[in-house]
Amino acid sequence: MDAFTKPIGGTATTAVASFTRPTQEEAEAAVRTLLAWAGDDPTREGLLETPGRVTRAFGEFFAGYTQNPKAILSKTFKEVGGYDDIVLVKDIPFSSHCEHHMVPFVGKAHIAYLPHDGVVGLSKLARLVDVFARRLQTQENLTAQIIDAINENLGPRGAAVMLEAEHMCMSMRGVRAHGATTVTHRFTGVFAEDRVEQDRFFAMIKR
Ligand SMILES: Nc1nc2c(ncn2[C@@H]2O[C@H](COP(=O)(O)OP(=O)(O)OP(=O)(O)O)[C@@H](O)[C@H]2O)c(=O)[nH]1
Ligand SMILES: [Zn+2]
Repeated sequence: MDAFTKPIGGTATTAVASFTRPTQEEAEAAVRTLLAWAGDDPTREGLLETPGRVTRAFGEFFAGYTQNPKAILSKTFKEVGGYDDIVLVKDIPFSSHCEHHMVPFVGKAHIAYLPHDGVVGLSKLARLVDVFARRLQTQENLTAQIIDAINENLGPRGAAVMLEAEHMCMSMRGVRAHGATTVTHRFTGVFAEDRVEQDRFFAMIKR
């Protein structure tokens, strides 16, 4: 039996959870059960390899449970010519899965921070989004986890995170509100205290 890891609250990285991870065979059997439940024949030729493919796909969708956000943000650079203004990486594409329906939600993240003691590599912000997106999520929790990780690991003077996404559980099923976009944002530090900084963030995103 394989001890499973899962995030515990906030931005916690990995920890041994109180449940055990099913085997590959058990996971594939579960997929066959769902195929039959949906009304198809798991033994027909076209579906024979599907359980293996689905578990491999799940391995990619949910790879974030074993990835460590702290490691991603561990390297910073101080030689930036004294630059201490907003660093914004916008339009970071992400796809995640809602924890209610296990259906994708897909969108863009915008991340800004005001450096305090060095900057982080730009790609690391996109990697950070990816780690948390590759877990079962709500958009609110994803927003909070991203900004908490930035604050905990970079200690910036301020941080701002905005996510815009379409939830397939709202468009492909249920209310079928195609094209509806959910927007979440969170500000901390200077961005939370100063409306001028918030407005600069919004203006830079729109530009
Ligand atoms: N706040 C929030 N809600 C979400 C998110 N993703 C999905 N949901 C919502 O989670 C809710 C679950 O509601 P339930 O009534 O328990 O489930 P349901 O019967 O499938 O709901 P419907 O989608 O309205 O058919 C739905 O309103 C979804 O739109 C998210 O990231 N954040
Ligand atoms: Zn959902």
